[in-house]
Amino acid sequence: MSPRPELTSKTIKIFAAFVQNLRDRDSLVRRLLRGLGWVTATPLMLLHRLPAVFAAGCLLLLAYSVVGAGGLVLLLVLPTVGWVVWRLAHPESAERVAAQVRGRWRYRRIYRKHWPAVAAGCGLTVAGSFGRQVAPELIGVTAHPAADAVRVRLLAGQSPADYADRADALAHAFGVTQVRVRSDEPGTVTLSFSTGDPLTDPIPQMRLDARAVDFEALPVGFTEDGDLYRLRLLYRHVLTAGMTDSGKGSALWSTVRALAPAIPSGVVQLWGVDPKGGMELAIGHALFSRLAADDEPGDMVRLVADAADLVRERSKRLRGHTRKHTPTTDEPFVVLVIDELAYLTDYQDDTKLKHQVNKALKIVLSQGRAAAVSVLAFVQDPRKSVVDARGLFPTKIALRLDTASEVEMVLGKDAWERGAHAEAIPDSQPGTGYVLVKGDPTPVRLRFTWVTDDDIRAMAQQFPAAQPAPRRHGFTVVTDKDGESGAVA
Ligand SMILES: Nc1ncnc2c1ncn2[C@@H]1O[C@H](COP(=O)(O)OP(=O)(O)OP(=O)(O)O)[C@@H](O)[C@H]1O
Repeated sequence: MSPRPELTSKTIKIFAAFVQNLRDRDSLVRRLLRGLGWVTATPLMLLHRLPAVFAAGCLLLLAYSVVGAGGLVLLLVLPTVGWVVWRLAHPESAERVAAQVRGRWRYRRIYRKHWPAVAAGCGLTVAGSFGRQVAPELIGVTAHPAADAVRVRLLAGQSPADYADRADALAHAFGVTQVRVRSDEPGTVTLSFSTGDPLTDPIPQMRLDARAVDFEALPVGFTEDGDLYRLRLLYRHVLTAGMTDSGKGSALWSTVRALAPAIPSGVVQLWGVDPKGGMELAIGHALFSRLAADDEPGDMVRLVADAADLVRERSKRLRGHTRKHTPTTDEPFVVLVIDELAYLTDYQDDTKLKHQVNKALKIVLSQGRAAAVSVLAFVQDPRKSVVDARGLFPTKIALRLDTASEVEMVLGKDAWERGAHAEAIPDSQPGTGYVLVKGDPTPVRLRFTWVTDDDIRAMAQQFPAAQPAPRRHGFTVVTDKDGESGAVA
């Protein structure tokens, strides 16, 4: 049996010194105790606040005890190398997974925490029992490089328009520049919070895959989510509006470039109308099977009228056989490129020609899709008198425009309310715009690739049309169906 400690004056002195030390902040005892507390509390705090970090730390310790230092380094390096290889081999799928992982993190850190208060502040909650405000459920977040797509389940009685109305307030509440509203499926809405802008730098022209040109999915640019944008041109007509220097040229040449590998075989033919006397299209004249790039309006009107004749003739043959013509080298996909539509439909003085071209254009627009004749038209001025047949273009693109009302003229009021603010596109971003495709009320923000004059010349050399339009006096004029040249100006 151990002797009982005696309470001597020495013991009392030691105890008093210990207490004194405890009161002194910098004493050794205080520092030891602090260290001990830190060592025990930190893992507990990590476990509580950052369970993933805690789990990773435990795993690292476990791995170290099992495989040693060398094995641990290998375990850390291998996934990094694997990720880099994945990104290089399949960038799209790698980015999809990364976006989901980032999204989960941002959901926890930002949206889950602030959503109930923001929804209430923006008037998007409904009254529940006992006076409680019920916020719409957050389904999930996908974090793209420059936008968070937040999916929300609509409450009974709500519609996507309610969120479109509150888009500005939501943007301010979350401190972002813009919120756009998309409804992909009934009962839910996706709020796209811009977190940056991947479209600020020009995008170089696409590398071409000469083996596979899909006329229904032409790669022409990138969206603000960082995805490749594929334009459907076959069985569609596309109208692009933009003020001067908005980059209509890049929309035109990005599309031509995506078509180019199919041009030499003749399965697609470009017919060009350039009222600016050849300024826009003549540089790539070898790509065009027919080109009216003359100052003479009659040639251009005749080309559009020929397209209408082709449509009528094909439609007659197709009737009863098939509902859609599949392009072949004998019966190609014809793309009628009209650079400044307003000149033909509105500005020219000759009322007879104006009437003729409007009539022919309406035939092509209303019947040409099934006959594989598509119109790719560009305008500076979107007023109704200029583009009377706007409703016949299933795909509309608004590049930089002057006012919100011009955007509404091109894309409609609904698209503007859903965030297609083409009037706010900065001058420094030519080639940026909003696409609206019939059947999908959500505008997509994109930037077309920048195809330089040298790129166009190289492309025309590499992919000339089987029978390019002939040159005349430095410009090219329309040829008739027998290959004879039209009148020389
Ligand atoms: N996608 C793009 N990326 C970067 N720069 C571009 C892009 N598109 C056009 N640009 C630049 O912006 C300027 C204006 O472009 P573009 O000539 O295509 O405009 P536009 O709308 O056709 O003008 P206009 O109606 O006067 O012919 C050009 O100097 C061009 O180099």
